[in-house]
Amino acid sequence: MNPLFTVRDLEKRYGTRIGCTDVSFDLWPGEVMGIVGESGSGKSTLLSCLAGHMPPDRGEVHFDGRDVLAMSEPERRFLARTEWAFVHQNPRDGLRMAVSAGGNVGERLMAVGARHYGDIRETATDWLGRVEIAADRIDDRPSAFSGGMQQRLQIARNLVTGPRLVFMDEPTGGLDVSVQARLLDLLRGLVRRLGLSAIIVTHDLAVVRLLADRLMVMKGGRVVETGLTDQVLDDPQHPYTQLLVSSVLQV
Ligand SMILES: Nc1ncnc2c1ncn2[C@@H]1O[C@H](COP(=O)(O)OP(=O)(O)OP(=O)(O)O)[C@@H](O)[C@H]1O
Repeated sequence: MNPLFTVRDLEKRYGTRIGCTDVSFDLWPGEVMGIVGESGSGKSTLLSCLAGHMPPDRGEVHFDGRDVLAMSEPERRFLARTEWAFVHQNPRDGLRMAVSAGGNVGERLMAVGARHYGDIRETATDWLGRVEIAADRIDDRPSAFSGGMQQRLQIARNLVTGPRLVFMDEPTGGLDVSVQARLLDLLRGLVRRLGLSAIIVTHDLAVVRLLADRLMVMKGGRVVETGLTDQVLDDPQHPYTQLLVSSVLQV
């Protein structure tokens, strides 16, 4: 078996300031990796570089053997809407607010070639059910949904095309604690059932405890510790991780 996604010596600077540097890892099929660290540690910068939203200054990114950084913009966009998915912290960034819930999901199917209206609507209804949105809400716009429902709809829109790699940026951020717990449960079920490979950025250790197989801990743009999630959280080696786990740094 080969890694699905490989990253080598990735670096991004903002002028002289380090966004992230010296980042290397392999992600295996079906593996979920969590990237944690306090605010300003470089998590968002790294995720943007990995997902192709921002070009790194240095390094290599390969997906399924393909050199992502060497792709043309149209090739990368095609990859981003077929084999990749991106779940934003704010559902408004990942949804089309003026389009119905069913349309938000169906549109993605059409982007990968689905043409038959009945099939598209049936699949959209099925996916709304999987993210616990009642079928009678299919024609409502997401602006009529609660924050938790919007986030579940964004997840359906992203997973309906069967991506092989999902990037998630603070997927439970900005939600009430009780809503977060429900969303986490749902995400965990989907990730397990679909055998998804995912990279999840969060400052919330509860999120990675539940979802991630492996962790990368970042500080000052660098990876300071990596390992299996339980190992890192139960027996942190780096003093920074120890602080993070003892919740001193959690926000
Ligand atoms: N557009 C930018 N211009 C200049 N510096 C930036 C920019 N974006 C991020 N940085 C800097 O890069 C470093 C990493 O920031 P980044 O946003 O990636 O961290 P983060 O861990 O995602 O933080 P947060 O959780 O608050 O989003 C910080 O020092 C930050 O000030």
